[in-house]
Amino acid sequence: MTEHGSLVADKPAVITGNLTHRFQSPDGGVMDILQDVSFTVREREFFTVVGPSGCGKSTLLNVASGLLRPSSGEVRLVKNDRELEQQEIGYITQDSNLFPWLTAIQNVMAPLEIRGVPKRERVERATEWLSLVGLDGFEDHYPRQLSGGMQKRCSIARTLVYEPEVLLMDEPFGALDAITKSTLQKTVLELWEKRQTSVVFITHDLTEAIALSDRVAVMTGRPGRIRAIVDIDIERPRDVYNITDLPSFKSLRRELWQLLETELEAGLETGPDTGPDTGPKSELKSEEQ
Ligand SMILES: Nc1ncnc2c1ncn2[C@@H]1O[C@H](COP(=O)(O)OP(=O)(O)OP(=O)(O)O)[C@@H](O)[C@H]1O
Repeated sequence: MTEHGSLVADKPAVITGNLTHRFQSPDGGVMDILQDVSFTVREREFFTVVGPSGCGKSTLLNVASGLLRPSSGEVRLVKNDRELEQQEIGYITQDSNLFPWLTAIQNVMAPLEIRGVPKRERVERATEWLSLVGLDGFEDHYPRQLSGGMQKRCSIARTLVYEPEVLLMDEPFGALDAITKSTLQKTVLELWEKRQTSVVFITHDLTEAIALSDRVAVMTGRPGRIRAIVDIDIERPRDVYNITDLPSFKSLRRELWQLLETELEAGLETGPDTGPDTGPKSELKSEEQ
């Protein structure tokens, strides 16, 4: 364990090397989205990526998850030098993507069924995970009978139930209200502290980035490159509800915001605001006050 209570190991878990990705633009030309992106996420590290809207953060996770092949460069997800199989990677996207025709417990059991886990164990593990995310008593509810925050909890349980070696999360709490968001941040942090999966997390919310992460990478505007990687030297376990009171939080937020601000001033659009005091614009406002 490090002096800050982190369990980050020195072994690599996600390696990106000169990763470049291009999309075809509507006029038939080519748009450079990611350019020479290189970083290494260590085993059991909580690594967050922030950057202006449209800089390629989701594209980065789509490439990392294997959904997209990069135009050039590499992304490798490994454990002890072994390439991970697709089923060892967890990917939580902005939408909950639950199967509407399945109940909460059936949704959580689905990935176990695909992996051939026997029925009895499926039920046990799904029940345990629904309980861990605070959904006891909602096992037989369909997604439409759950609130947005509960659907998100269910989708987190559905991914964590198969204990992925690497967890990719793309703005999982973006659309939620501030209270639900803080509660879920606490849940995810507690689960991560127990299981210590390697995480790559995308957010527009600098407070969330600092509260959760070991390191935060700041991307430039499109084409997205890594502008800087900032160490978040705040002791763990962390109190997500009161983290903004720490003097170190304030200086880290200022440092991250200054890095981002230059990109936004370069004429790039900011990300969608996700509520008061969450998005880059509101972070700027709070710095000015
Ligand atoms: N399948 C696609 N085909 C063509 N262009 C795409 C495709 N997917 C994404 N893009 C473009 O790539 C750019 C980066 O998109 P991406 O969703 O990765 O950005 P982002 O940083 O996650 O944005 P945001 O923060 O707003 O969610 C955008 O200009 C988008 O229009």
